[in-house]
Amino acid sequence: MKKGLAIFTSGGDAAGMNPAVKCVVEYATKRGYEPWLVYDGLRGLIDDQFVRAERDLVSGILHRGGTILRSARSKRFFELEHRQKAYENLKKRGIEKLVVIGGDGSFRALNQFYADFGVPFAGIPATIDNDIAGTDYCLGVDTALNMIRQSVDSIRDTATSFSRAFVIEVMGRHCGYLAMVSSLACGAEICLTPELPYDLDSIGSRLQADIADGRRYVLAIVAEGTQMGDYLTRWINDSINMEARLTVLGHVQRGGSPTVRDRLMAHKFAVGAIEALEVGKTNAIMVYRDGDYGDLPINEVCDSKYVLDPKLLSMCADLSK
Ligand SMILES: Nc1ncnc2c1ncn2[C@@H]1O[C@H](COP(=O)(O)OP(=O)(O)O)[C@@H](O)[C@H]1O
Ligand SMILES: O=P(O)(O)OC[C@H]1O[C@](O)(COP(=O)(O)O)[C@@H](O)[C@@H]1O
Ligand SMILES: [Mg+2]
Repeated sequence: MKKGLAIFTSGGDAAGMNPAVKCVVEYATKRGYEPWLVYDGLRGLIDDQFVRAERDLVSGILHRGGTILRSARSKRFFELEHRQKAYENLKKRGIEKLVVIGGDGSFRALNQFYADFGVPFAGIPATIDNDIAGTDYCLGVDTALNMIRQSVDSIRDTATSFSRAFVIEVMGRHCGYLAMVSSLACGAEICLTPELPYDLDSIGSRLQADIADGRRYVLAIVAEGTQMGDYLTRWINDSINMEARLTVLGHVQRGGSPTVRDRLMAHKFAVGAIEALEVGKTNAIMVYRDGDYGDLPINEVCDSKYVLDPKLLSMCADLSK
């Protein structure tokens, strides 16, 4: 009898989840597993939402954003009673291994599940926030950055036409990665993130000098984690004397067809996940570090804090002062 392997997506959805699902199913099949899809993440694991991963369920999904398996957060998974139910759902189908595509919270959930019932799993990092320790890249980041780039380019059109300042708030939860990279890619004059100290007096003097020199508009990108969007907009109006508007980009950043980079990374992580399970790893998280693909034991990922690349920080430092 073939060994069962189930795959699901969990936590915030991210572009690249669908190509990862497709590739896990195809590669697992090639390696002799019987693949299963679980809908609605951890909630579906508890509520028995399992479907055999037939070819037509994962065909034509490569280019789609979000996750066809849907995602969820589940309070019940914190309780042993519900995890026991999830385990019984696996056992009755002969499912012995799991692949989860999600964030650190989802990895922690499966690590707890492994401690309870000894079901090995492999994790594929996916979150637009790019805030998972041990990996330079998480699925969804490049697609989100391209959505932001497109939006900021559009905002620039109206900013230049109307000689206004625009403050654009981007996602990232507590992490400033999206704000920093998009500030560099879109040529923002100001970038505020939780990781960089900022100095409004100095930003004010810099902009006043620039305006005296002919600057007619300003673009500022702020990370949601700073909670500075409203304040900065009012401050620009009052202190720089330039009419300012705030745009909170919101959930558009989570959607869209996965970029080439996200599709390729999904493929690499998916193959890595199956191979890690094949060689008997029980709780490996796929990572991409310094240009190399590999995996790390979950404790090295979940017990550490994500640290931003110091080179990126130094490139953005001048934009917050
Ligand atoms: N220590 C844990 N034990 C059991 N379940 C957990 C644990 N930590 C997280 N979870 C489960 O994982 C889900 C996803 O975590 P969350 O942090 O929301 O998303 P992400 O995977 O994107 O980081 C939570 O809703 C919860 O059900
Ligand atoms: O969709 P929600 O529940 O409003 O959550 C918004 C949060 O989710 C994210 O889009 C993605 O975060 P996760 O991948 O950790 O779930 C954050 O950038 C944002 O702060
Ligand atoms: Mg998270």
